[in-house]
Amino acid sequence: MQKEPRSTSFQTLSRWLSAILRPSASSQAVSDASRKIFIINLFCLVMVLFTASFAVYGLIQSKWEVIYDLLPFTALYVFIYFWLRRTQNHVLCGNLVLYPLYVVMLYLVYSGGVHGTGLVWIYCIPPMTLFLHGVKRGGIEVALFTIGLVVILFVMKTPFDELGYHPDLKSRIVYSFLLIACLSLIYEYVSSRFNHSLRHQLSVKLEEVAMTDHLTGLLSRHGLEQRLQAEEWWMPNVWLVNVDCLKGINEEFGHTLGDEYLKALVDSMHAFFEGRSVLISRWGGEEFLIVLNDTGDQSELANELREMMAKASVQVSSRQRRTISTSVSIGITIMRAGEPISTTLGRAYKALYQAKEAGRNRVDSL
Ligand SMILES: Nc1nc2c(ncn2[C@@H]2O[C@H](COP(=O)(O)OP(=O)(O)OP(=O)(O)O)[C@@H](O)[C@H]2O)c(=O)[nH]1
Repeated sequence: MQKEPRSTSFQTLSRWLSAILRPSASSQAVSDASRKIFIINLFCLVMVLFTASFAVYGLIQSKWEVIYDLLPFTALYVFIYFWLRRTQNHVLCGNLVLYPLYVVMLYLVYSGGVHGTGLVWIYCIPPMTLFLHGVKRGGIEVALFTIGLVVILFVMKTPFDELGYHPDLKSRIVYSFLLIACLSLIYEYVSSRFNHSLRHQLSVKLEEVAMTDHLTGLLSRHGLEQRLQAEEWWMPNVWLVNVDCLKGINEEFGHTLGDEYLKALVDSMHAFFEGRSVLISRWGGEEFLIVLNDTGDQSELANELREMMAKASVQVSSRQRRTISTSVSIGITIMRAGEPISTTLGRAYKALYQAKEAGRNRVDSL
């Protein structure tokens, strides 16, 4: 019995962090909401560790005002974390993270914080705001915060002024804050554009995959339905082509050769309809649905297709001269004006069953 590989402590840590930070234990989805939830959780975790360790420091140093100032924030971030886990409401929790933060940061600028060092914390505002509120709303909030910063530093008389720093410090603080804000704005803009185009490409690719049958490259059932809805088809001919006795071929030569034979049949259909306005789809395993932009009885044309498809073959192996070949049965009908596809299909199936019952390798119409 093979032993399970032991996970390293790094893997254990990353699993633990991912369980803490992801929107929910089972969620693997990558969406804008899950990204925001991840960022809020990460921020709360960092802030809890940060404020709690400063509070412990305050306790050791008997600085009670530090403890009183910081513990409410520790409690707030713990609350936001659990509230978000419970409700997944990232909009409310994002606001709960940001708005108290703006107030605290502006107060630190006003008061100077501990020995005038309070200002150094304001740089977390631009990235947090832009990550959580996006380029437009986040940009406006950062601009308003900057105005508040400028007013406090240059218009108001504050305790910070009494600390005796060089007057140039204030303008440098504003410049450096603006620099961080611009860099965060550029980063958020580029990454949101990139995510948007990635999501668009992915949805186009997924739609393409859903529209196409991967074995034959024909339209899938979904693809045909989409095309019929999107395009104007006036009373088209609808042909249901079913391969006769494919089961026997699979049993005798295997599924791989059965697949090759299906592809050979598709090639012969493409060759037959070249230059015509037609939709060819793989409706089921050994069943093709053809929608032909021709009105009126097309039994003769369908018979020509049947004869051509009967000539399609694949060689069993390069050594053996044997080839695989069988025939097809076709049920044909016309889609009447305003009729749902299901009604047309019902008639096409009836016609096909008639052809099968009458001995296969034939065309029947209804
Ligand atoms: N190789 C291959 N076989 C397929 C595929 N899809 C369906 N089939 C086979 O098509 C066969 C259909 O069997 P049946 O419904 O009994 O029909 P049949 O043997 O073609 O005979 P009739 O339709 O009655 O003439 C089954 O053996 C399926 O496995 C496919 O993608 N590849």
